[in-house]
Amino acid sequence: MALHIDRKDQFPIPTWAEKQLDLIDKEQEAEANSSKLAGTAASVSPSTRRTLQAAGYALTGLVLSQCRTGMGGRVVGEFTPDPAISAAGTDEKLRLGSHGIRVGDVVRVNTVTSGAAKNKEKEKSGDGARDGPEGVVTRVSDKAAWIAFGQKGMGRPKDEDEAIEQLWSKKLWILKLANDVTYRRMKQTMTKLKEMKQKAYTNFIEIAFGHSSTSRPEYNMDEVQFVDPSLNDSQKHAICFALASKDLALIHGPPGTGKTHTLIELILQLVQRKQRVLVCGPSNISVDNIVERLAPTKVLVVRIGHPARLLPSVLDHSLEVLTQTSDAGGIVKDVRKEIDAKQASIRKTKTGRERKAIYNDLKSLRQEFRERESKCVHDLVRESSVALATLHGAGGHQLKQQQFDVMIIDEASQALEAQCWIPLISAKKVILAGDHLQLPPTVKFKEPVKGAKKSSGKETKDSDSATTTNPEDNKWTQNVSLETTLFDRLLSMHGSEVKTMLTTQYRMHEKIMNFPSDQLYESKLIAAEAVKARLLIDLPYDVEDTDDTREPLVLWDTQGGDFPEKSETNDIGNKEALLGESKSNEMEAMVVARHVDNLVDAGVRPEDIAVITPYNGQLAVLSQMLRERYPDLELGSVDGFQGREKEAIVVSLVRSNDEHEVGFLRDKRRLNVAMTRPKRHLCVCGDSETLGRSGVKFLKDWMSFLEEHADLRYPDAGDLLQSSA
Ligand SMILES: Nc1ncnc2c1ncn2[C@@H]1O[C@H](COP(=O)(O)OP(=O)(O)OP(=O)(O)O)[C@@H](O)[C@H]1O
Repeated sequence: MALHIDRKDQFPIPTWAEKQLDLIDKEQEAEANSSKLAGTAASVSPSTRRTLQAAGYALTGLVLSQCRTGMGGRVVGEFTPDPAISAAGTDEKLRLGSHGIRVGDVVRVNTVTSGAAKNKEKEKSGDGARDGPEGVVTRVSDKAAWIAFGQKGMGRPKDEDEAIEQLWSKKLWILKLANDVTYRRMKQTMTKLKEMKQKAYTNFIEIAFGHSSTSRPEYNMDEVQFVDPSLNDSQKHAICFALASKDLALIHGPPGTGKTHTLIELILQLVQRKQRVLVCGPSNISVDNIVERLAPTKVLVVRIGHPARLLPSVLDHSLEVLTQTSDAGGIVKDVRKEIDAKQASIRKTKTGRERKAIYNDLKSLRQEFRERESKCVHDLVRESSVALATLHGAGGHQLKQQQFDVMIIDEASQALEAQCWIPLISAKKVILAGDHLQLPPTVKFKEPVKGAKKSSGKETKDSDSATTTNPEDNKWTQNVSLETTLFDRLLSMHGSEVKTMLTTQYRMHEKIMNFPSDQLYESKLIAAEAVKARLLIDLPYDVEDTDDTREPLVLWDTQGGDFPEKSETNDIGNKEALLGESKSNEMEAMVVARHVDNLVDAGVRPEDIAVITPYNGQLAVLSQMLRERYPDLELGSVDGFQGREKEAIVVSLVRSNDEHEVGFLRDKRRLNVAMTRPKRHLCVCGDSETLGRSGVKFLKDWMSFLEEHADLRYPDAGDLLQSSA
């Protein structure tokens, strides 16, 4: 049956794309402002550098100790602590301090300039100290960080070799940069969509903007021979549905229902049908997950992306590695060797003239390298059956002029719509997998929604929030917002015509599953036989039989006023602006710690437990209380734990106040993520009065459900304080 599309649902594409462009600009600005990095040049003071390091944005006190040529002809520099400023005579001098620089980060290497040098530099350039070369972190150990320079399109200095050469014998520091490649590609795509002539619209574009309708496909499940015999019925239906769809299929996968498992079979089925497939995801890990699972099959897979950002287990399929290891890559390798030799000879030169000549040779060698590599890359991608990249990676030169029959996006409900369009602008058939009832991508810029109720001053102080708008209240025809994902929009426009849902979940005990199933998934979730009654006591190691290890659902109810929340502010000057304001609840953290103690005393391994909370302020309090005692216990934010699971989860809800204000706990998608992470045991710590009387129906229902079905406990504040003294 074809869905009737009302004329009012047809959205003018140029207007929509224009609005997206505006929002992307604002988001980029908000991101730059929030990290305070926009104006940070090389000439910042030592204390600002230290604050930036404490906030995870920098690594200071370094020198360049080695250089070699890495993959893709890039120069890789090794940066180690500066012996001159490290504590002399101790082992400490060889170690980097604690920092937040991670593999895959885009960074700039800056030179530390003394006051006099800074002034000289200013006189010379007129605009302050000069910025250093930019690169990607490829490895980090406790003693060094390795950076690969020269990723194409990263706005590197004109002559890279010279810029790197300048770093020798200088005092250096590394600054993490906002990765603007993603923004640039989103903007390019939106501009293309805005300027596209109507007659160039693909079928998929017409459908995605309501200009034409689509109908639910018909299929016969008996006609498909499944490779994986363990697939359940809802997974088989989803595969047949996606295979039979002409232009669009949405696979809705609630927590633990095997979305990725299903996509693997779908990809194998498509390849059997001689279809070329492009698979994308919003993050490198979402893509690597699929590469890892496709690797054991015989399918020809190629993973596009900077090797520094890929899981080691998928490197054999990396396009860059293949350009070196495949037969076609042999010819590229020869030039690479030559570049290496030239690079090494720079250090032996005596005169500037000699050096200049080598730089010139290097330039033309690199040019030749790029030409040969580009042909090799094109051939490798063309010969593969499945190409995989992040959404923004799909906008790179490697996929230009490549045609695909089907494009698949995993975790589509965690991607910005503009990002999805990077590969989709030329798509013939599209399959999106996701769960719009979990958290959407993090958006920093909030546009005031017209006619929306004003929240009280206190509420707006929640600074950890990713987003609080619910897509159900936000019909796409009324509002174009960054928070509304393509998945949301297609679902609200074409509904059941394009959607299929996975219903058997392989994660949670039935008692943990029931509330989210009834409230969010139309009571359709079924717990697989193997998980429905699993308890901590059944773990495959020695666990004592206690009230906790026999119980899948516990509520520590802190109502009564003895467990008040507080507003958390940071006391370290700049850091406040960098880290934001948050909420915390120290007394509640003690309840959490007590529960963790009980679980560990019963024999549950700390690595099988995670403590999660929606508030960064509370995360800091919990870390202080538990980090040293249990180094293997996982502590994290709810938002950061999306996609993960643990045997036991303790959730700290924090909010406890007379006004019954609950901040961004009102977003049921955030609570859904929190309550669907555990396999065998969910312990909720919170004030049932504040939450139940907040006026938020979902919270009220959850509290009533827990009061009826969970093992209820009431903590004693005096007792907790006494034992902590
Ligand atoms: N048909 C099946 N039979 C047995 N186990 C399955 C089946 N499908 C999925 N699983 C198991 O369920 C778990 C979740 O699968 P998968 O990682 O594919 O889910 P997902 O939906 O992508 O995850 P998430 O819910 O975190 O997004 C895995 O351990 C997987 O082995």
